[in-house]
Amino acid sequence: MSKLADQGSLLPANTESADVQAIEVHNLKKSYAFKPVLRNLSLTLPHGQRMALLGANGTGKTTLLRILVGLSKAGSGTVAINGWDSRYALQEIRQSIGFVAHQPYLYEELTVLENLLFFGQLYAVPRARERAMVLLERVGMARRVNERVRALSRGQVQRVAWARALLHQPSLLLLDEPETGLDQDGSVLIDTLLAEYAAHGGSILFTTHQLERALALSDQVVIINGGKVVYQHETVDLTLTDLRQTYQGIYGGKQV
Ligand SMILES: Nc1ncnc2c1ncn2[C@@H]1O[C@H](COP(=O)(O)OP(=O)(O)OP(=O)(O)O)[C@@H](O)[C@H]1O
Repeated sequence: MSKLADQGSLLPANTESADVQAIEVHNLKKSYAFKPVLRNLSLTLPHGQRMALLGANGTGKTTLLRILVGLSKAGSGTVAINGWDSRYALQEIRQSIGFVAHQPYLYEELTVLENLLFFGQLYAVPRARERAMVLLERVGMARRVNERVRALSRGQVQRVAWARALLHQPSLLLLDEPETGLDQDGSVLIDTLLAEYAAHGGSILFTTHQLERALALSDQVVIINGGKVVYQHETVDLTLTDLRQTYQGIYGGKQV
């Protein structure tokens, strides 16, 4: 592989061992001010698979992702990412996850490039400047590298957040409504990035409110309600009509 191709690769050459699950969650509980949000939630994402996480507003999808990436603590239960137990190996877990969320996790007063170099240092990314430039080119932000993040539009910030999430070649992507704020071109761009990432063996867990996207972009869909998984199905033999009916059956016709 050439040096440039290496720098542009979305995944490390040696992805995690195939016999280790990308995500393994058992009996997860989480409450806010004594109000339970997750109640004994269990979930497994095999390595190299893509999973869509569905559920109405406020059902705990973001809460789950924040626990997986180590930004929030579970009340009880266990979380393992690529075999790493979250109680003992938070650093290793963070190193193997790329996270795109509602918040961009960027510093507004730094420029686009300064942000990526900062995260490059944090994750000890080799030749970080070169890699940052390749990724910024890929997300259509190469011309804005010297602008402060606070001067960017929401969609542009989201594109930089994508470059930040991919910078350290994570083997697992956690994406919280990743299409939010992106225009048509941006949506196509992330679909392309996701397809490439999955084709190279990356694992993906993403939330969405769009059933069509869930079906098109995943190997299995999971619906959560009442703080736990109430439905899980492979997408290969699932139609949109079936998924829509199931969702409406669970949420009583509530709009997705
Ligand atoms: N920091 C917090 N403090 C108190 N309550 C919180 C906090 N974060 C989330 N919650 C509550 O936990 C519940 C689940 O929120 P969460 O953001 O995980 O839902 P979600 O499924 O991601 O929703 P959406 O589809 O709207 O993004 C909600 O009732 C929310 O009000």
